[in-house]
Amino acid sequence: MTNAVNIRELVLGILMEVTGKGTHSHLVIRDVLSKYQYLGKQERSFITRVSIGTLEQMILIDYIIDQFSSVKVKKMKPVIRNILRSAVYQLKWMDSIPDSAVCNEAVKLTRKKGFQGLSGFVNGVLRSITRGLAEIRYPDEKENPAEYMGIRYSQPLWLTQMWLARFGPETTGQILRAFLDESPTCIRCSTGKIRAEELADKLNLQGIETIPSPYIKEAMEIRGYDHLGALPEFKQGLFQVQDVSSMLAVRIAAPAKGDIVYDVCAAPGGKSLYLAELMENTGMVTARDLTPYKVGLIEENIQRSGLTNIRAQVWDACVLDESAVETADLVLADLPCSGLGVLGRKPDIKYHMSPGQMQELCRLQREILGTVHNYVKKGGVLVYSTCTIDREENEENLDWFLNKFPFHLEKIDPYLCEELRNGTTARGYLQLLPGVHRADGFFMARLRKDGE
Ligand SMILES: C[S@@+](CC[C@H](N)C(=O)[O-])C[C@H]1O[C@@H](n2cnc3c(N)ncnc32)[C@H](O)[C@@H]1O
Repeated sequence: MTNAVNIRELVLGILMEVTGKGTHSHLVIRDVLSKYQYLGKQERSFITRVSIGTLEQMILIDYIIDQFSSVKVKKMKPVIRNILRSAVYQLKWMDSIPDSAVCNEAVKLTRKKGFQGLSGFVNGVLRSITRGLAEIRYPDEKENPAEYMGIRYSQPLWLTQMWLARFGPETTGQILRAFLDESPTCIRCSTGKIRAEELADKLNLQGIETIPSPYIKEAMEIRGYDHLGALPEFKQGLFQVQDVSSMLAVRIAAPAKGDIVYDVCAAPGGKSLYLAELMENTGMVTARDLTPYKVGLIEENIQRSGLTNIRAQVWDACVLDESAVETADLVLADLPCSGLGVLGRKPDIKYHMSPGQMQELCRLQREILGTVHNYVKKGGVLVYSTCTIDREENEENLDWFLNKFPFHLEKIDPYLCEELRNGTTARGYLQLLPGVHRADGFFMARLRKDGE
C-alpha cells in the first residue's frame, strides 16, 4: 500500500465528518475517493469498506467498546472514539488484517493526531477487545427482542421497536440482515441503445460480473468494477445506475408515447430519464427539482442520455404552477422521505433520522401531493413513491390523499412480474422490503384521477 497517504487517516476523516457534522457518508466517501484517485483499487476499496462498515455497525461497535473500556464511548474525545470504532470494525469483520497490525496502526494514528497521552489507553482497550471478542454478552433475545435486534443488527432501538410492532420478528430479522449484507449496485440498460445481453457481454469482458434482476429485464446487478464513471459504456449512456425498485415505480407509471409528464421531485433524474426512454423520444417529461445544483445534476444526465423529450426546471413542488394545471397525462411524485428503505446503502440515515423528522417529512409530502395533483388531467395518472418503509409516509399518506382528492387506486398487477403481485398490488400499491424482495425498500402507488 502507498506510504504517502495514510488510508486509516482518510477513514478517520470520513468518520469525523459524518458523525460530527452530519454530512451524508456517500457524499464524503465520494469526495475522498475522487480527491485521491491515484490510490490503487485495493486501497480505495479499503477506504470504502472500513468507512461504510464502521458506520453500518457503529451501534454494535460502541456496545462492544463499552464492555471493555473504563471510559464510555459517549464520553471519549471524538477522534479517539472514531479511531477505536474503525479499529474494532477491522478486528471483528476483516480477518485478513492481523490483530496486531490493527492495534499498532490505531496507536500510531492516535499519536499522529496529537493524542500522545491517550495512545496507551487506545492500545489497552483494543488489546482487551482482541482477547474478549468471542465472548461478547448481548441483551436477552427472548426478554427484550427489540434491544437484542438493535444491538445485533446495529439499529437504533426506536427503529427495531417500530418494525417489530409492524412486521413481527421474522420479517424484521430479514430486513435488518439485508441492511448489513452488501447492497449490490444495480444498473438499468438503456434498451433504446443496446440490448441488455449485449451490455452484459461488454461488461463481462472487462471482468465485471452481471446478474440479471428477477423483476425487470433491463435491470442487472453488477460487481467487481472499480470506477464506474470511467467505464466507456457509462460515458456513452448505455446504462444508468438505478435500483430495480426505482425502475418498478416507472414501470407502474406506464407512460404512453406522446404523454405530457411532470416529475416533480426529479433529481438526479433517474426516473425521468427512464420515463422519457419508455416514451421513445415522443411527448415531454418535465423534470423538476428545488435548486439549480440539483437541476444541474438532471441536466448532466439528460446530456449523457441524448434524449430530446425531456427538460429540466427549477421549481418548488410546494408552489402551484398555474400553467401546468390539468395538463399532465402523468405526474410522478417521487418525494423526499425518511429513506429507511435504503439504510443498506446509506447507513448514516439511521443516526440522523428521528420520529419527529419523519412527521415533518410526512407534512411536506402532504403539502407536495396537495399541490401537484392539480397538474393531472381528468382521467390522468398520479404515481406516488418513496424509498421508505414507514407506514405514516406511505399507506397513511395514501389514505389521507384518497380521502381528500378525486383520485382512486388502480391495480398495478399488469405492470409487475408474477413474483411481485399480491393483495396490495391488486388494489394499486406495493411496498418492497429489503431481504424479502431483491430490491431496496420502496413504496409505490398508482392513482387515477376521476373523470374522463
Ligand atoms: C427521492 S429524491 C428524487 C429522486 C429522483 N426521482 C430520481 O429517481 O432520481 C427527492 C428529491 O426531492 C427534491 N425536493 C425536496 N423538496 C422539494 C421541493 N419542495 N420541490 C421540488 N423538489 C424537492 C430533493 O432535492 C430530491 O432531489
